[in-house]
Amino acid sequence: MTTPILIIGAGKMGTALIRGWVKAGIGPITVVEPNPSETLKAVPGLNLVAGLDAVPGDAFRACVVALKPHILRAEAGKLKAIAEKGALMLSIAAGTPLSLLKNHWGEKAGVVRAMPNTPGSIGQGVTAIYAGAEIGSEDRAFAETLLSSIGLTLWVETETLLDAAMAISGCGPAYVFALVEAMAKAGVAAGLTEEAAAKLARATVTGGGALLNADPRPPADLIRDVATPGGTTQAALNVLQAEDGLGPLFVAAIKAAIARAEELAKS
Ligand SMILES: NC(=O)C1=CN([C@@H]2O[C@H](COP(=O)(O)OP(=O)(O)OC[C@H]3O[C@@H](n4cnc5c(N)ncnc54)[C@H](OP(=O)(O)O)[C@@H]3O)[C@@H](O)[C@H]2O)C=CC1
Ligand SMILES: O=C(O)[C@@H]1CCC=N1
Repeated sequence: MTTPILIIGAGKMGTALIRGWVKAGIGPITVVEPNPSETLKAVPGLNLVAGLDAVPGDAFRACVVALKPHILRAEAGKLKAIAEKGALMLSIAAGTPLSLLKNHWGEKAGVVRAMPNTPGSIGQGVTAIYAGAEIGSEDRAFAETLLSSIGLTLWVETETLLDAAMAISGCGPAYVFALVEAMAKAGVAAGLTEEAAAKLARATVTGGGALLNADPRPPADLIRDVATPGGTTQAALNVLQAEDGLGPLFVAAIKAAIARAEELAKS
């Protein structure tokens, strides 16, 4: 069955989605991207166009908007005709509420918001999805089909919770990479060469992630496997899990991400 999809913006997340759809056999896919990367150009079977003016007048089953929030604000009005032809509009933009999108596309437009993450580029993403009560089961199922092509999906019940999910899983890969950097720097401070510290930190985080993926037990159990009571790991955990350790630091970081989304929403 052919399911024409239009995607606006094929940067990091747009390209991840496109590759997921091609792999899942979803299409045909029309891509609006002014500066297509070599990776994108290598994807077989795409209808690549440079601007919205060149989009064919056909009806699309879905229009996925993967633009930066400020560009989306500038371009959204041009997508109204596509929404009016019945495309399910799916935005992955942070800090861009449904109310703003419906101002551009009309109250009757079917609009879904989603928050994927960059591990989706290797099919290991997780995407939070939100839709209002007006979106029916067929459109919900279709949104899920599109997004599950790059990993797990999770529906959230309110738009506010989409911001919370964004702060955890949308931004989260960057926290993990920042952890690798911080561990490597600490290794250098402890006397390792930069190269050795980077190798140890990176392999520890990828190995830890793989173990977490392979072992269904909760993280606390995996921690216990490492930390001998009274041993060296416990000494480090006493610092990381102290009252002023990772717990409150994460609460503050997540609050900052949500506050930024709220600021963007007002812009
Ligand atoms: N990166 C992430 O981890 C995540 C991002 N998001 C959201 O996804 C959205 C996209 O982010 P990301 O993929 O990182 O951003 P990118 O900048 O990588 O992708 C956006 C793409 O849109 C292109 N573009 C610019 N103007 C137009 C236009 N008028 N028509 C069509 N395409 C255009 C850009 O081209 P050019 O570069 O030449 O301007 C770029 O290739 C954002 O709203 C972000 O909030 C959501 C979850 C995770
Ligand atoms: O940093 C951002 O604004 C986007 C949203 C989630 C991940 N990247």
